Amino acid sequence: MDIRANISEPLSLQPLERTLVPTGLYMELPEGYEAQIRPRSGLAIKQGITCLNTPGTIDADYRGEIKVILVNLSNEIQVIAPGDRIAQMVVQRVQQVNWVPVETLTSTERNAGGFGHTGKA
Ligand SMILES: O=c1ccn([C@H]2C[C@H](O)[C@@H](COP(=O)(O)OP(=O)(O)OP(=O)(O)O)O2)c(=O)[nH]1
Repeated sequence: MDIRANISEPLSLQPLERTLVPTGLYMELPEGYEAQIRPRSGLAIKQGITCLNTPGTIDADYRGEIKVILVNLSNEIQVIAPGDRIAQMVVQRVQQVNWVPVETLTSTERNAGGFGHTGKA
């Protein structure tokens, strides 16, 4: 679902400036679901604008206005106009987990290797 800027005047973003953009959207999700606010690829490639906290999480118990944190990662001033599509939203089920503290973990081939330990090629 497209998310639009609910603003009355154009909004200018300086390079590296971030701002909270109202959407005018309010919703009530069933328990066990969340919504995710994601950037739009067109905005990213054409204007260097993305969502700073992607994916933004909308909790099921949230009743306030959905807002989008946009950041201008280009090196020029970028303008958002009223009604512009600034992000997109998906709704997903959230897996409920019962966490159990343990002293040890099972071993795997990877074990603690991570962050590129297998190299690039
Ligand atoms: O892009 C976003 C992210 C969050 N929210 C709203 C809905 C969400 O349910 C609430 C809290 O978001 P989050 O859990 O990411 O914020 P937090 O920094 O952990 O704050 P809190 O202590 O309020 O949970 O803010 C938005 O409108 N847009």
